[in-house]
Amino acid sequence: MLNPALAIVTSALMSLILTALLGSLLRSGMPGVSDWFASNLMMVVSLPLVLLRGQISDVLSVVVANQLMALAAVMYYAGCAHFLRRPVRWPVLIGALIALSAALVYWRYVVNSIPVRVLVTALFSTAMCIAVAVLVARHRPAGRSAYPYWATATMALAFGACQAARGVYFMTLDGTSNILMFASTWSVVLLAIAAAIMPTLSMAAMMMVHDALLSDARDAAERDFLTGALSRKGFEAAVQRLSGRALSQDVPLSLLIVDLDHFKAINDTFGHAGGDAVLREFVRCAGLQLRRGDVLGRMGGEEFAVLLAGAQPGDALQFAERLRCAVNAEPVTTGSGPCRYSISGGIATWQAGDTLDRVNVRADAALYEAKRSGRNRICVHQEQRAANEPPAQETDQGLAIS
Ligand SMILES: Nc1nc2c(ncn2[C@@H]2O[C@H](COP(=O)(O)OP(=O)(O)OP(=O)(O)O)[C@@H](O)[C@H]2O)c(=O)[nH]1
Repeated sequence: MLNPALAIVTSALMSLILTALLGSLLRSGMPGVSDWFASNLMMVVSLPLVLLRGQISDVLSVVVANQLMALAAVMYYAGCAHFLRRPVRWPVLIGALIALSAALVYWRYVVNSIPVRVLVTALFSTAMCIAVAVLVARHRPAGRSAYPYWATATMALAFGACQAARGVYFMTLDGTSNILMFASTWSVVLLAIAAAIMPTLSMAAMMMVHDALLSDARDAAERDFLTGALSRKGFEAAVQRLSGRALSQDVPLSLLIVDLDHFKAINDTFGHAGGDAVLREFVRCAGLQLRRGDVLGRMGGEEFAVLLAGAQPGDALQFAERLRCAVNAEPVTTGSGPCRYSISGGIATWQAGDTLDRVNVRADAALYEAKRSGRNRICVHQEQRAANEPPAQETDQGLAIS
């Protein structure tokens, strides 16, 4: 029933299937996929060599096969590092591969010892599994589902432990090195687990790839390509998420709508590329002013919105003024020379029963007033002006202008 050849054949077939599946993901251009593809391909080549033990030379079935499997483990690790955008320590990995090769040759041709060869290869595999687990657990992307990363790290650790157990088990076997050592029940069980490592970790890698692809797709839908700010759709989704939570906890929320002044003239003077540079620079500048929990979105054209968490109208006005002054302070470098620009803004604050649409209408009215009264200024919708904060100017439309 328990047959080492069966475990090896199953593993080879699984590696073949995973090579095909990872091959289909190559065109995603996701870093790491080509390394994982290569590591499965190496398993597909090496496992039949192991299977042919006794029928082909030991150089191929012992030395080359084990080297290929070790190289596959290294490529799997490199795939994880590339995927997580971490450097790969090639000198250390290549050094370890050379040491393993020397050990395999020594314990086959100088001293022929199956237990030591199994111990050495199993410990190499354990070290690679631990390295993968630590890498993935430490550098998993923030703000994304943790599941695929913890699953990969946990599986790698469990496999690492089984490989260490396999190495130790072989050292406890009595007698001279004999191929029958591989046929004992525990040996086959541990071999079957070892044979499952690459297919299982490759499936875990595919889970990580799917997570990254989903996150990229969400970003494409929810982020503005030009500036990197949230798109209108992403901003509205974020507001829905955050406003429900904030309002249920009585945390004030304000909305600032910002419009870049005379943007058509900027495009006319500095070209469309110059206008794009100004839009990007505005988002960078706003990003520096944002506090944790604030959200910035591009609502379209040269209009942006900022959701200010925990901000009463007075706090929102302070933030908007800081942003307005920061924008005024530094000209933007464009291909057609430095461009000075200004912004106008309107602020409204959530009241009981408000929807984003209603707050938006009030913030828009305040923005309209800021434009109407000369631009380069921020208006707070009067209903929400802080009681102790006299407006710099009042208009007959009931809007306060800073
Ligand atoms: N460069 C660039 N221009 C854009 C983009 N989206 C919209 N625009 C331009 O933004 C300009 C907006 O002009 P208007 O709506 O007249 O507003 P404005 O000139 O800023 O005038 P005020 O808002 O009243 O100060 C138009 O010329 C649009 O073509 C973009 O992504 N890049």
